[in-house]
Amino acid sequence: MKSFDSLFAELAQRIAERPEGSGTVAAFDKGIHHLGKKINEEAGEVWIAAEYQSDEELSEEISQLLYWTQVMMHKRGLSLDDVYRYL
Ligand SMILES: N=c1c2ncn([C@@H]3O[C@H](COP(=O)(O)OP(=O)(O)OP(=O)(O)O)[C@@H](O)[C@H]3O)c2ncn1[C@@H]1O[C@H](COP(=O)(O)O)[C@@H](O)[C@H]1O
Repeated sequence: MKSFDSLFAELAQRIAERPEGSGTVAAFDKGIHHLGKKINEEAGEVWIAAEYQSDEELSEEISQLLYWTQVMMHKRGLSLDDVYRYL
């Protein structure tokens, strides 16, 4: 089972190794503006799912929001500890 920390490490590896066909690498290269829009979009989908959809659908939307937030963290060069210190 993947965790927040293991996904973060996996994304770091993808971004460093740039494997062919990686959506993460393509999104990373598009930049902050693109990533910000994805975060906004997924946050809206989390809200709608929480209001109207099943626990399963909500869980999937939350996973996508976490993913896009992590890509943004990598784009800005933040570590997990940079964020965890505020939790
Ligand atoms: N966990 C995720 C993940 N969550 C969300 N996404 C992306 O976010 C999109 C969210 O879907 P939407 O609901 O917005 O659907 P969509 O509008 O059809 O998507 P787009 O057309 O906007 O891409 C998905 O299509 C994926 O592109 C993810 N992309 C990758 N991962 C994981 O990241 C790792 C690296 O994967 P690569 O990107 O293939 O290197 C792997 O473990 C993947 O499982």
